[in-house]
Amino acid sequence: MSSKSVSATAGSRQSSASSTGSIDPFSVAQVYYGPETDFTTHRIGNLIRTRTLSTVQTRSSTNTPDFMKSVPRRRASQDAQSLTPRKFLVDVNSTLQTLLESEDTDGNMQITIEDLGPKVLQLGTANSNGFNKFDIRGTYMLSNLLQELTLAKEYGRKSIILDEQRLSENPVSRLSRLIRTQFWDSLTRRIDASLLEIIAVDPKNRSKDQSPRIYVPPSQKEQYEYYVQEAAKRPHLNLQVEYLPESITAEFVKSLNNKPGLLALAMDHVVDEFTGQPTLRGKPFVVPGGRFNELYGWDSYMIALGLMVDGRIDLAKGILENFIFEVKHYGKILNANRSYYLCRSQPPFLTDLALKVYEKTIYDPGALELLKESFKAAIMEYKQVWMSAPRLDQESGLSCYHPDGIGIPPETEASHFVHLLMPFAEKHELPIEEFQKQYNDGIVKEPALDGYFVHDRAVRESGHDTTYRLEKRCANLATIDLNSLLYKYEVDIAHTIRTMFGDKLVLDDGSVETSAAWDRRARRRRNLIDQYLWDEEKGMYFDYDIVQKKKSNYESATTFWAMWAGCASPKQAARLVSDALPKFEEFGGLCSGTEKSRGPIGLDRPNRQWDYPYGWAPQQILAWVGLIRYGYEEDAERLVYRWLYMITKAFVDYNGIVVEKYDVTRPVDPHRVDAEYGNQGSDFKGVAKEGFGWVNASYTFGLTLITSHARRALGACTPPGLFYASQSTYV
Ligand SMILES: OC[C@H]1O[C@H](O[C@H]2O[C@H](CO)[C@@H](O)[C@H](O)[C@H]2O)[C@H](O)[C@@H](O)[C@@H]1O
Ligand SMILES: [Ca+2]
Repeated sequence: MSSKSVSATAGSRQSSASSTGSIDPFSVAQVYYGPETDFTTHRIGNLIRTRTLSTVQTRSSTNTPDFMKSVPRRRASQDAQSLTPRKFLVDVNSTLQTLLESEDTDGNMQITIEDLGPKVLQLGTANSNGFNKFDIRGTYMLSNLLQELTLAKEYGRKSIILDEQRLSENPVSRLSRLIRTQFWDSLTRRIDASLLEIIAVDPKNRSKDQSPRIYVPPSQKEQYEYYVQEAAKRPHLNLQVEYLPESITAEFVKSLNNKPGLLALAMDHVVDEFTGQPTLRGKPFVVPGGRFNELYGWDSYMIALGLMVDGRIDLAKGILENFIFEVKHYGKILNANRSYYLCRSQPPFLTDLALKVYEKTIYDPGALELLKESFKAAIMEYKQVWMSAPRLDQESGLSCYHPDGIGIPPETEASHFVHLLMPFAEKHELPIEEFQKQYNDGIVKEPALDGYFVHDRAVRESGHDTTYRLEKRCANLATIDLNSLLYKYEVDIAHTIRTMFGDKLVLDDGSVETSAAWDRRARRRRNLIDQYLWDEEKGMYFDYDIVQKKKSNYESATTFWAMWAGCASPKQAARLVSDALPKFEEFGGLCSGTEKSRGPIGLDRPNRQWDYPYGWAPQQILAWVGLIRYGYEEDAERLVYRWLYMITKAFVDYNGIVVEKYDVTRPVDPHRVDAEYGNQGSDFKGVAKEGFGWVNASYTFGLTLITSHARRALGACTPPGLFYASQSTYV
């Protein structure tokens, strides 16, 4: 742990007020609507006098705000021809009210293409003291106005000078700016005094005990004492701090279902800048958003890709360090750091993350040491989690998702298992809640349900919760996803030991790892993947059922993970592009699976969120990278364009929305997903402030993969069909 002094909060580094006193029209909200721009407060010496808008309307040169002094004063009539970007003088509350009354006709506090208002509202220009009016037209500008006014109000502003540029900003620039300057900060957490109130919140906690709770590994005495002290300083929080036992069993994890809590993560020793005393500070990480307010496994890898594009290496590094802590203290990279996830992991990406963070921090002190720690953790994880019982299938040599656990996963939505459990509750003549309790406590035995939940937990470990691909069989499937990722671990570990550590990596128990053994493991797995998972006739990979001893026939977009990991031959890659890709390519990018594989949907067989017609950011990202790796740049760019177009269009037409997943077959309202727990990120009033972690990342990362021409077309919301038709005329 390093010793640093506590620095300012992440958000405060983003000031955009220039030295000339003018304000950048694209500053972050806290600056744009902060005290510096508040022309209703007039500073005389150390005194601040508050002014009302009516005073400002008859402004004299002495009360002109600094940033307005740079705008030449004109006669009112000159507003119309002015080349200077227009600014509006806006009374926040009354404009907000008028805007919502006339434009939010369905009353959901968002202005979208579904609202039936006049789609025009007049604002007075600042140059004319509000006398000259200009029309703000169309859903996009009006919804941007709603977003800006909502923010201004939250920052306590009664009146503002608003740049027209902020309302008409190119949507690609606006969304990527918001992700870079606002969404990442809104999603950043650390488990320490600075954010206890926020990180302790768990919308998934359905137990009676709603007290926030932190569980600390038994070796982390300093952390335990730190949290106890911080809890004492905040009695209103009623924060409970508890040690975990040395050995974590499925029984123990189940026993925490009635008192769920956060699992402690990595901390630094720092000096408190106010008291000068040594203290602890949580290493930062980024949460997915919505109901997912904790550090996730594979979400974090995807998020880190976006963070690195946006220059937030500190956060990507924090994620990596927290992963290492999890492997050391919880034995695995957790599904997420809440008590009910203690037995469960998620798709593994540690080696790739470590290499990417190393590339970005190569000249930093400690970078090589962090790389070494990461690879030691990856080796431990590989052996203890993925290549041990019950996840390793000894017979095939392949691995499956197969976590331990007892009973019904408590973090799911209340209604999630009702359909499944009702017949059992009726059979035992128990109300459903009582049946669940008795089943979890082992009072009522139902072996059929035990089997169901083995697979259900495995589905959740796979990250693909839920899909008909994996239901009732996941723990029996050696998936192409997991085995591709493990192949990547083997290749990365071999290469890194050879090139970075002189072909000798000494682990904490004194054993020595060399590249040759890892090269052999990689070669072996590639052969096994070819033998068990590759289907030569269909030209794609399928999961292998280790019990039925045959391939599954469900067509899944995870087939492209083999390209991401590099375990497909050039010939196999060509088949994947020619034979598989057309099955998954939809209007908005890659679909998780094919419609044929999903099968018919109805009241008794509801939609699953990881099936057709839904598309997810990680599926897109891995396929893009895989295609590029094998030289299929054009296909990759087309898929990127489709995905980014869909996100941009929903952002423009639906009040700045960015959600967890999309229906890639719906050109108009792809954010509308009516499966399982709905769509995280859609439930906001006025303004969306965090987007959704891996979608934010896919946007930022995707933009690095397309040409500037494509980016311009995207900014103009040119549909993929039109864009590629226009391109082909030049070929
Ligand atoms: O609460 C239900 C399930 O929620 C998580 O799964 C979904 O969200 C995760 C966070 O964005 C994501 O990693 C996963 O792929 C999604 O399906 C959680 O991971 C599950 O364990 C949980 O049961
Ligand atoms: Ca509306």
